[in-house]
Amino acid sequence: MEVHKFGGASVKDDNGVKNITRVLKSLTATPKIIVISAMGKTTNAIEEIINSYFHTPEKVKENIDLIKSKHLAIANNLFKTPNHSIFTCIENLFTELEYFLEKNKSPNYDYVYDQVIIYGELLSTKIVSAYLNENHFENTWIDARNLIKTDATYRDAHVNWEQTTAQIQNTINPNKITITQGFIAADEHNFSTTLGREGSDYTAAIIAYATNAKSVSIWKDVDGLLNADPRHFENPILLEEISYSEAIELAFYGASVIHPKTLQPLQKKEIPLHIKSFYHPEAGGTTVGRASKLKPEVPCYIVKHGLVLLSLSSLDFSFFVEENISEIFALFHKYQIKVDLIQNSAISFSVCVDNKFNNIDKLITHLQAKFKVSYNKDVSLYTIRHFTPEAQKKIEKNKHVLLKQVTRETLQLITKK
Ligand SMILES: Nc1ncnc2c1ncn2[C@@H]1O[C@H](COP(=O)(O)OP(=O)(O)O)[C@@H](O)[C@H]1O
Ligand SMILES: N[C@@H](CC(=O)OP(=O)(O)O)C(=O)O
Repeated sequence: MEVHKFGGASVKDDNGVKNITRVLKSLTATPKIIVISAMGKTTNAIEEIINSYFHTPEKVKENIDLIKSKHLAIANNLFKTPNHSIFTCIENLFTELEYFLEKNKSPNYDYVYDQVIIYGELLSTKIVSAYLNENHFENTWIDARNLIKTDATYRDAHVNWEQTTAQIQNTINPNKITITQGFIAADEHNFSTTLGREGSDYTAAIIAYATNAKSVSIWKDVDGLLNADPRHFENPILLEEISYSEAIELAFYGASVIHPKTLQPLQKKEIPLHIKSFYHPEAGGTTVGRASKLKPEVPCYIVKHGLVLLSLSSLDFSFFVEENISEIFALFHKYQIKVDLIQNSAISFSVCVDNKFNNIDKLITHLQAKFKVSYNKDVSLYTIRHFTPEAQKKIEKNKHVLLKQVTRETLQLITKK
């Protein structure tokens, strides 16, 4: 059994969907589980529906119609008969979504988010499944909410591995092609949950773990894992092989091509992960596995923008010790703030955090009750794994460096524009 994951970029339009058949044809005929994300930037567009639902309800309809017309246009290009059952299926999903928004009484943003955001993945998998069924890849569509079971931490749910493994093993037929959604799951009451933005890679890894898959392949719009994000760095180099631990480090520091949680389940069972280009399915791409640490051995660059650098000091010059540090971390947890870098001295504590859940101002107000707080919003964090003096010089050039941290393998810089 192989697991293949196609992300938003690979199914952004009808040609992307058609291209999946080309990718599948290039592979051996082993049965496959295919995990698919929402088409293109649909998840962002659904976030607009959710935001309008809470803040500008008069815009909800317009935002829904926008997404509906995009999916109908793609389906129109893929299915030549207007009475194809996919059109009723698309209509039904939108009716279900509108019904939820009309009847919902919960003011809980995260809960509503998860009940609504899942339609991106439901729509894309229905369309791709129907298209593949008509094009020599007979498959079974499965609702991932019947496979992946989580707690009720909406928008960042934690997997119940025991239940999930049992559900996957009992539901998936290992001799057939299965199509399911990435990113989405369900809690014990069958309310929808999600695994965190860009979580479809993680879904593929969970399924591979539960089925003891031979490999996982994630199909991307790049040649594989590169030593730098091509959107921010010129002439990146393809990493042909990389160890699990090295890839986990890169993903943790922010190499957004792989969701950071993806590698742990794969490493546990030594399932190789291939990162490959859907434009060139025959090319080698990157293999993450047990073998070489990094091939070729080159510095790897990662940048994260839009972070916040918080500097705290005690109001009475008392030391920063375990007690107040643990108090600060409890607040990060409460406000869903992810920590990227920490530096502390006797009476001060600097921490670079992200603001994904938009809670930073609440956190700052809370901290100000106890500490002197200064902060810099919109800073960038540059990380160089296996840095060299040349690599360091290249990154520091023309930047205002606010903080620097060096370990044997890694150099990190926080810079302000
Ligand atoms: N080190 C890296 N190597 C390759 N791509 C990277 C790297 N860091 C960031 N990226 C970006 O990741 C993108 C692919 O990931 P993503 O957008 O999540 O794909 P999808 O949503 O289709 O699964 C690439 O287009 C590239 O810009
Ligand atoms: N659609 C979700 C899940 C996901 O993983 O998407 P992608 O594979 O396109 O990154 C998101 O955009 O967050």
